[in-house]
Amino acid sequence: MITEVKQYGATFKLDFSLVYWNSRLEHEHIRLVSQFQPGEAICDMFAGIGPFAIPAAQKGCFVFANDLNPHSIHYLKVNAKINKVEDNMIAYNMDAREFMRHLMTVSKSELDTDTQLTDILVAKTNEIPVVKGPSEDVTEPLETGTTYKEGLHYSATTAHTAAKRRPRFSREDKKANDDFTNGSSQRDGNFKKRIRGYKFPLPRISEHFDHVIMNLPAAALQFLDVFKGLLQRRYWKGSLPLLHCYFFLRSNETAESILQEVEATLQSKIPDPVFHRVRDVAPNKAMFRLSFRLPVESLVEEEKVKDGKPSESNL
Ligand SMILES: C[S@@+](CC[C@H](N)C(=O)[O-])C[C@H]1O[C@@H](n2cnc3c(N)ncnc32)[C@H](O)[C@@H]1O
Repeated sequence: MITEVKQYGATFKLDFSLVYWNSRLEHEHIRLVSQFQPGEAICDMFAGIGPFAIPAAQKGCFVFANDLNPHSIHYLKVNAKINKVEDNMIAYNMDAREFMRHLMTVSKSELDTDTQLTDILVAKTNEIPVVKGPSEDVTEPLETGTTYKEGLHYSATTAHTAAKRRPRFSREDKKANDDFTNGSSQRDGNFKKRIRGYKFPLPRISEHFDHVIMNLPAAALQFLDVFKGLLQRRYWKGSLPLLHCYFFLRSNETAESILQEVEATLQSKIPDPVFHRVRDVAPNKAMFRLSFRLPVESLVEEEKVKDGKPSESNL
């Protein structure tokens, strides 16, 4: 059933039977976005149809929004258009771990020569790791076993700077992204020929982003391992990103036990963690957000990174 809902001035079109939507998260969506500043670069690993991503883009942030469910990405793009924020957002249809690794894939020669233009590189893989297990807050991907949609590789100007400049991608740029992410013509040879060698200024996301949103409460904590050794010390500029990780707290768990789990995953102390109770979902279960800055120990030395992934010895 296709319907339209409004949240704090943004309009969202969606099909309830195909995508995740929970109007009880409205306050949390706006509460988190209120912490973002115009010009900041945001990575939304589990973006759904965009209830964080679209208000953030409306605020003047540049958003890299990802979801494994192709229907979510379809409506995310529809909603970006309805709310006129297409120029501030790029949509990806990948597993969240792959998405983060993909964003960090640095073309060293481009960075070393400090070029302002870059080729679009095509990321391909044949398997979709699927988050399994029942949860009232998880929309299971509908098309399991298909191939990833191809994504884009960004490595020209920083997302931070680019967002401040409010880049206006040309219609052709946007068409390239649309073709990549909507899956319609990406396998088409003419299309590949058309975009190969195509150049335009893009955010250098591998050098800096400000916030990461992880709203998959049933499993987001398990995705934190992707940040161990993800960012390269040599290329990273400015402060480390703030991670906003949602989770369910059960009666046999405490904030301390969750923090211990996070610290064990990242193998370092988390300074100044902030816990926020989002809502109660059952008598013995509440949804929380843990916000914290990625610890400096998670940075990796350049030579230990191969193809955007940390080597075994660095983990
Ligand atoms: C709880 S919903 C959150 C959606 C939106 N951010 C919100 O606040 O309403 C979680 C989303 O994660 C997506 N998802 C599930 N597993 C995923 C994975 N492995 N990688 C990326 N997205 C995934 C689902 O399709 C769903 O849209």
